[in-house]
Amino acid sequence: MLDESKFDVHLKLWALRVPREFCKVGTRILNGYLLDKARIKPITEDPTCEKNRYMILSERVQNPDLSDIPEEKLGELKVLCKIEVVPYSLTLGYSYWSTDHVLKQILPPGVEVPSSFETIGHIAHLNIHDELLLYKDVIAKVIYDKNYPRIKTVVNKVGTITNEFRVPKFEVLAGQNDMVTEVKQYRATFKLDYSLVYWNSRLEHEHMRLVSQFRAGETICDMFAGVGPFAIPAAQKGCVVYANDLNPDSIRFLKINAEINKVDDLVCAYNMDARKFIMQLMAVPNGEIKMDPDFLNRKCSEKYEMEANEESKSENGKPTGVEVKYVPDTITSDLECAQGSSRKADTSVSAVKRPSENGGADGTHSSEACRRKWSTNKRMRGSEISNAKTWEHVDHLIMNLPASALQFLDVFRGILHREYWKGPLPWIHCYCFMRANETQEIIVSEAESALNARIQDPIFHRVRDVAPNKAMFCLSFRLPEACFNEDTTDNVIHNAAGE
Ligand SMILES: C[S@@+](CC[C@H](N)C(=O)[O-])C[C@H]1O[C@@H](n2cnc3c(N)ncnc32)[C@H](O)[C@@H]1O
Repeated sequence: MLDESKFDVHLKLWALRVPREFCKVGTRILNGYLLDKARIKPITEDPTCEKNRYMILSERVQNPDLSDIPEEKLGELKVLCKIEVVPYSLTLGYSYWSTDHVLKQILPPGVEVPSSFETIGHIAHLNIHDELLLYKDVIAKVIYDKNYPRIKTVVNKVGTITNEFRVPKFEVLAGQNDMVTEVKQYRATFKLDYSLVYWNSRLEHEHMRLVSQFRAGETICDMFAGVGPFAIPAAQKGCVVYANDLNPDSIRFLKINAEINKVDDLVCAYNMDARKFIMQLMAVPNGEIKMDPDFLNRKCSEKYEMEANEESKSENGKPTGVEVKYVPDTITSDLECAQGSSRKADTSVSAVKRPSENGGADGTHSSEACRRKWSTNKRMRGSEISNAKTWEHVDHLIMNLPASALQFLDVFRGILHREYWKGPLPWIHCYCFMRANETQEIIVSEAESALNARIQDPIFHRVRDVAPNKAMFCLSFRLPEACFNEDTTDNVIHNAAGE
């Protein structure tokens, strides 16, 4: 299919045969007159004598009398040693030339050469334009040859993405048909099947930018989590993460990734529609008995302060002022007790089907079980918020489904219960696309209509350009107060979606 010999370029050059100990000085003297080709050393062995070396001269030295080299350089050399000029043949073959160089020879003149590609572990992902489809196999072979063993599979995206899991269809063009791969980003490893789940290596910086805003002990809900590029680094930071995705394969790999990265005690995985997920996470279970908040706060802070004082005085008897602290089991148990025991709450929530009830079979977790597991052995912030359940406190909600995340914002209308909520309202990080004819004001007003509330101080971050007239943005804002459900007669959400 590809005649590699067609790329051979034969060079007829001259070389100086010199004793090997003169090579270093000779190289300095002949600066500018030695062979200068990427990945080819101008000094090579003399096949006839081990004590000599060949100094290969550049193509600009055409005459064996060396008349192309200035007199003074030759004079310097001749003082050093006896110079012998020998012919030297060099063939630059297929393996020498870059992908770009080879493809330019193969493809019709004037076309854009597809020599760059996205890398996902051992997979090279190409988007070959229609006009080059005729050449797709040869393009893939060249990319494979030039990048093996780093790249072992070359795939081309087929058609446009139409499924809700945002997974493109691929055809394997070169190498092994293996779409399960591992990607390393910062401190995390992600295993994924690129043919089954969404993955975009270009979002690496965005994942890290957002996670850098989270602090240890915070509670994060990722509504469209994929295989965990926000969830895993957030958990590695010490956040407790409730991560959901509609795609069962994404959740399968999310759980594998939580294990690989040793954060499975901090990541609770759910496999359902994002709307249903958030409604169930925020729903107050039937069995939850609301205590007098003052009593609860007093109890929490008394207990906590006692422990905090013990710990923070550890070295010199003075408070350390460290905000993040280790909360021992006893505090957790006491809080559970003060709230009528979360364990008890767990067993009494049958009327409200919570994500937990999918239990073992599809591998989803109980948010309560997750919180309990986490709260007994992890570093947490020093307040009762640390032990809060999801209907009591969440710090950040991530919504990375740019094509439609804005339309999911209506799920937050009246979703929070003032009498249960502790601490500030959560940050929403909602990804969206903005076309050239759209403005930030248009996006904010779309978000406000969905929420049916005004957004205070929205923050826009441009993530990347996805097309000439279309960019991806992250819109961050605090959930408006209007998202509290003010109907005090309805303390407990009977969540239709969860039943
Ligand atoms: C753009 S990807 C983002 C994945 C990941 N958060 C990231 O940053 O790479 C969107 C994800 O949302 C999931 N998804 C699509 N519709 C959903 C829905 N209604 N509910 C929950 N997840 C959904 C898809 O399966 C996909 O994994």
